[in-house]
Amino acid sequence: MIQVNNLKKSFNGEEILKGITATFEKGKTNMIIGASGSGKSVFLKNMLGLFVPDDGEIVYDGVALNEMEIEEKSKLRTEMGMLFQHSALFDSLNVEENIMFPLRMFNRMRKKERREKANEILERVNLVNLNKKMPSEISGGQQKRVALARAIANNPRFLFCDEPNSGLDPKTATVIDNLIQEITHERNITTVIISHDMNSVMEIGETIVFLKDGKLAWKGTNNEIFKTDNEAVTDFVYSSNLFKKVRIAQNEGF
Ligand SMILES: Nc1ncnc2c1ncn2[C@@H]1O[C@H](COP(=O)(O)OP(=O)(O)OP(=O)(O)O)[C@@H](O)[C@H]1O
Repeated sequence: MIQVNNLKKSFNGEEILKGITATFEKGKTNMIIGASGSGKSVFLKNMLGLFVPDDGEIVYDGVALNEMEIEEKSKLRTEMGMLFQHSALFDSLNVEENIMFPLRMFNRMRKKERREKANEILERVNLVNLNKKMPSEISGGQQKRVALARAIANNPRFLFCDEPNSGLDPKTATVIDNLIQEITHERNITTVIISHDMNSVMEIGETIVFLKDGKLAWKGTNNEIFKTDNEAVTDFVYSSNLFKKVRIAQNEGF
């Protein structure tokens, strides 16, 4: 679980995060949503330890970051997996080597063991027989699976995903969402996902925080988001024409 208390972050005198308090639960897919520029990435980067908060605290499974010794912080870094928006695979390494890379960084495994482990994880993300392919030789959806496999290679306690669906067709996007959720449940990971995609929110938004102008404007679940009257949330949700039509149809009793 990650507990964030009154998190503040400014750049050049401009306050971007204005005191956010939120909980991201263990074994769940926790989503951060909000309009462009609302502070989602800055929030995520604070949790990843890439930015140092100006105020407030981030507590990982009961231990606050600012109270950790250097060794504890280093250990925590090895327990975080990251799935980037554009997969960010190493172009010059094949699929298997991409997954062996974090295994080499943080483990003392022999090469043969790393290769075996990489192939086990590839099997888990339903990618077999592609291990010797280069990233440029596989589809966007397959690249995302490799990136997910790499992100979970070291059995992270925390998994961070920045728009995991961007660039994918809706069907492939749903497959990736479901895979992230299944792995989150079976490995009891605290997963935090930034998304713009309302389909993903509906599919896997077990907890949702909605940011507006650097503040937490609403929190709830995917069952609650379509029922709320919070204007900021409804503006965001129904900015999609499809959802607007669904709401009109519901109001008209269809
Ligand atoms: N390193 C930085 N230095 C200065 N300003 C920054 C930095 N990173 C982000 N910002 C500013 O913080 C604000 C919030 O940016 P952020 O990237 O968190 O938004 P976002 O909600 O993730 O948007 P998007 O959905 O478009 O990715 C923006 O005004 C941005 O310019």
